[in-house]
Amino acid sequence: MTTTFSSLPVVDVGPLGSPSGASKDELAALSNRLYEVFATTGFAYLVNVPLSYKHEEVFKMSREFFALPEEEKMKLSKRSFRRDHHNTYRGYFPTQPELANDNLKEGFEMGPAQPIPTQSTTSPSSKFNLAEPNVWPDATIFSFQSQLETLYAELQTLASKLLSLLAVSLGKPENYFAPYLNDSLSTLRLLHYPAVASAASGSKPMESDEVKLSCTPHTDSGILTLLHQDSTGGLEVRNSTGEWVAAPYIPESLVVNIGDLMAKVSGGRFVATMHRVRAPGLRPSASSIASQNSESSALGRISVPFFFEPGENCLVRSVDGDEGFVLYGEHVREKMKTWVEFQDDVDN
Ligand SMILES: O=C(O)CCC(=O)C(=O)O
Ligand SMILES: [Fe+2]
Repeated sequence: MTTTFSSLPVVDVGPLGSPSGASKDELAALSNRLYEVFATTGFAYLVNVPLSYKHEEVFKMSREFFALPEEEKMKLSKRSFRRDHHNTYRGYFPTQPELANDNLKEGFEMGPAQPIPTQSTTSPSSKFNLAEPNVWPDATIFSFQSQLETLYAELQTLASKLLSLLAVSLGKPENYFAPYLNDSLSTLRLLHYPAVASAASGSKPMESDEVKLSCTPHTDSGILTLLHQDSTGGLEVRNSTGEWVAAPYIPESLVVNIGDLMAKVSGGRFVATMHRVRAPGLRPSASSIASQNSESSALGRISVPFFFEPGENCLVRSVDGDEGFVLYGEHVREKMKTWVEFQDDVDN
């Protein structure tokens, strides 16, 4: 269960990036702290993150991607949008206003840079190849492929360090989650929520029945999410009394949260908390003016979630060992049936 929080906690993960390595005491303190936040809010800001790119660079790469001509982006679209394409899981998805106007977003998803050997899937007849290679725009029109691959690798390393700390906090050895790293299918997703004329600015309170959303309330399905969000505002996290608590922008921070599967793995000790995103308005919000980034709001919101995911054949079970198990690939295929970016695939 979540608690009655009114803001998200902030966790300083500086020791993880220390060139001399974190001390035993620092790691123990961090492990306890992460346990505490994931057992209560399920969400936190991480500050002093060990990543080499600044927010400005991450959002620049994302904006350049979304500024590409529609035709170029559609060349990368998943097969569910262009029947003659081979990519089923990685690539671009356009906005689908006709399906869900409270889920108005376009996105570009990439997996590991090194192709994973084809896995013996749990559903051989499935039309989704979770292990397929990435697709990229032509280098002449988009020059950030290698930077995004580096960002992906750094986020994967950070996620694995966090998982070691979580393992210890759950009474397991620090390498307990090492099997989750084998053929890991983690996803880096660039997201753009276009500005919506009727939406209020992200910082202005609205009555709940008039809130315009661009991402409907959900919990993340997997293990751990590490989110870059720009200064537009709009992310909200639900507390135990049902209130939506704003998660405003904190410069250079990442938002971290627990997914459904990790809540199960933790034996119910960690909580996968419901969250949503308000539609960005056309006018700049107060928070974006304050950060001298008013352009971001006019263009909509950019966020870049990284979903840490195990390999397709990873056996995922509770640390208590008493609730059976699921193969990760089975879990994700089941979840895909509810995701808007796969919704036009009627028979998946
Ligand atoms: O854009 C955001 O801030 C949140 C995105 C999100 O919750 C998701 O993609 O699962
Ligand atoms: Fe989410």
